[in-house]
Amino acid sequence: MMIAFLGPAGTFTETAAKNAFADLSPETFQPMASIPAVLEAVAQGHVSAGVVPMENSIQGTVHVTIDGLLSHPRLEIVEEVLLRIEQHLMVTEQTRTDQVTEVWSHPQALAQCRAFILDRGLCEVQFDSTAAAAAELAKQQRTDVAVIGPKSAATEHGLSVVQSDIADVSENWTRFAVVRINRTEAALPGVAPTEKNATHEASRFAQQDKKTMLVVIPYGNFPGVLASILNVFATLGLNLCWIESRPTRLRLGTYQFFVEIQTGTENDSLQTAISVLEAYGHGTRVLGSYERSVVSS
Ligand SMILES: O=C(O)C(=O)C[C@]1(C(=O)O)C=C[C@@H](O)C=C1
Repeated sequence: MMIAFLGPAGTFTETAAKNAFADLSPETFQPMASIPAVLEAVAQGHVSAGVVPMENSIQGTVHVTIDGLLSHPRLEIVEEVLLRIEQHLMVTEQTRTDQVTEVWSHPQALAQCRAFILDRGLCEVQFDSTAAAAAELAKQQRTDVAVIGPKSAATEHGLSVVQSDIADVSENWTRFAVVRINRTEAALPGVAPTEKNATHEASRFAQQDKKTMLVVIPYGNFPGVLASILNVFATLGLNLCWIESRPTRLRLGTYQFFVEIQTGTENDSLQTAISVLEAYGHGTRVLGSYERSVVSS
């Protein structure tokens, strides 16, 4: 059994994956070069599950993840994992920070530290992950470049942390999705995420209720179409915790909606909502149903 994650070693996603599967040995975890590569490895059955970032509290949705889920009809989300994100500035041993003119990282990490970057007039270069940027800097040994990312990326790639807590907002959280092939399609052996134990990071969150992620592809583009969809949930007393619109990619100005509902798929009201939406002619797809994790105060 293998668990794919956005690599290389040292990413935030690696930490999230190891929190979700706390009982598995280190060699179980397989770094992949990009988020689409993680999803592809799961969809092809090359690994039992994958872990990908989904949403950040400062920067919002990781679009490459949710778009990727749409293009893999066999995948579903089986767990969400919350991780506190601490961004650090790291350089090679021989770098003086006043020499730095460029900063490298994943686009989400760069965006989370935008005020810090603008303040110093640094040029941004995007990488597939924070640790990919760290690995490249370690290889090139440039003294005009710094990387933004987790302390684990510095440790893994031999860089020195010169500044910590550099995100625009210090209360910075990312939620990750554990994805696997739809349970009804695959009988994969023993890949259920481990129970959270008292010692690991995720134990800081109380598990409450369930959530279901649904994609609604509206039938037509008429005045009030979104309102009519939302009204179905409101009428049935279903609480929405997240909504995101993404282009259908068919025609400019047409959208599909990701809706996260605070209940499980076994809830009759949710089943009714899906039936009503379909009766109206809207397309629906359940992207997963999982326990809701909440940030503890
Ligand atoms: O690059 C990493 O270290 C990642 O795990 C990716 C990622 C993301 O895509 O959001 C994960 C958490 C942080 O929000 C920043 C980057």
